[in-house]
Amino acid sequence: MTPAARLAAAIDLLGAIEQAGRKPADAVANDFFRARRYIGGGDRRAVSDRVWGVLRRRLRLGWWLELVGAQPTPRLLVAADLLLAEGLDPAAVARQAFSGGQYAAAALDLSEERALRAIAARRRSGGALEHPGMPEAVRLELPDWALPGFRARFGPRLAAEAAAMQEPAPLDLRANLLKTTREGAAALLAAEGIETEPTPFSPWGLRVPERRPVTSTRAFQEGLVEVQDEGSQLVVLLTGAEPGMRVADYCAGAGGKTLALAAAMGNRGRITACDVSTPRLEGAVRRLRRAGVDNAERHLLEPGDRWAKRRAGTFDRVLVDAPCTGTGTWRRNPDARTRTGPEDLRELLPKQAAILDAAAGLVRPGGGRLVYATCSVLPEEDEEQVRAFLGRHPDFGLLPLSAAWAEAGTVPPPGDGEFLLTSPARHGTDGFFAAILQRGR
Ligand SMILES: C[S@@+](CC[C@H](N)C(=O)[O-])C[C@H]1O[C@@H](n2cnc3c(N)ncnc32)[C@H](O)[C@@H]1O
Repeated sequence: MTPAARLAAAIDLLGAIEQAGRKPADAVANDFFRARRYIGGGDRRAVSDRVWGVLRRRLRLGWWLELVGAQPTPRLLVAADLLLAEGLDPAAVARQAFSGGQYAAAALDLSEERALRAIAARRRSGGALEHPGMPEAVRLELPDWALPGFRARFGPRLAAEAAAMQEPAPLDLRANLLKTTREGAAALLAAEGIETEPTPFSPWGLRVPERRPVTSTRAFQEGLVEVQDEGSQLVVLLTGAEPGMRVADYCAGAGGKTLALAAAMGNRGRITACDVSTPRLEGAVRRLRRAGVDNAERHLLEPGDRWAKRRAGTFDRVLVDAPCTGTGTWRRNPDARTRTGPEDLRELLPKQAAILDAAAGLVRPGGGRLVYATCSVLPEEDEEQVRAFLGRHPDFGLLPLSAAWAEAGTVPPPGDGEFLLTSPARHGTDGFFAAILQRGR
């Protein structure tokens, strides 16, 4: 594809993402490229890079367009990105991206040209995306409703964390200890041309510094590695799941953490992967098979379900990987910044509390543990949820992380105390929260 054709495809994909409403951008992109098989690997990467770049700069680009009275259409978002992130002048944008030639986007109309000239007249040299008149939330690429929570979480580190959240995330893998060692997985990947480095905190993790098509490797297809952010691996390590235990993965989804739990348990003991979503649980089947897991069963949680009553107090470990706003994953899913709103948070808070209450009943009295985790950085979904739970359940207490890290035999990631709080700037991971709640009587 010519550079102009790639930009035209980027405009089309941005339009498809916008039209898809609440569907995540990566799912829209998968459909988009599946329907256009003629777009080869290199072109696909170039188109995706442009689109994800625009999504990462979306609030600032939108602010500029609003400043000059223009709508944030996919065409103008891409044009403004070329002006502000790449420093082109309006004539070059028109020539390079909107020539109207074969496979290129249609020529700019008068109002589009006017908008680009107005932006160019107001941009400053160097750091052109920034402008002194920009509100803080826009500059940090955070929606207004999330800014107070981010500030409460990160305090003086807010700007650094928000900047790290604008960077693309690396690809983290977890070596599947049921089939190999971390070194063995790294060697196999290297033989397939994929260099990795060990992750600093998780003893299972491998980081792929350069974006590579890992899922087509033998190592992936034969279940020796899984894609999993290091922060997610740390949550599983904190459960302290061991061979022979009974473990419930209460919000298992498609089984990302179930797989890691099974590996930690050496396939011995029993894991019940629960969820309220049939399609998500179904999604776990193939992954469990590929990874060689044979100590996991699935259970669909339904209203009026008697399962929880029958299993009350029988699990050594219960992991609640709660549905959340996903604010900790915004470097990976930049489109979620505009797809998620305060109404989602309002809906999630009581849901998380109800899930915790229901899951607590499964925990074995006398030392069983409930691990509550989110991929949110908002205190309301994290420590505030845990403190409210402890108020409702005096039979549970917080277990210090230091004890859990010592049991896991791993380097503790730098933290602030009682809770696991990983973040892109500090740990190079997504933003994860976890707390260990131990049941007394
Ligand atoms: C963060 S995702 C889980 C991701 C998964 N643990 C992983 O590592 O791949 C949260 C999951 O909670 C599930 N969920 C939502 N409401 C629930 C409820 N009331 N009880 C149990 N699971 C629930 C959702 O269907 C979703 O799969």
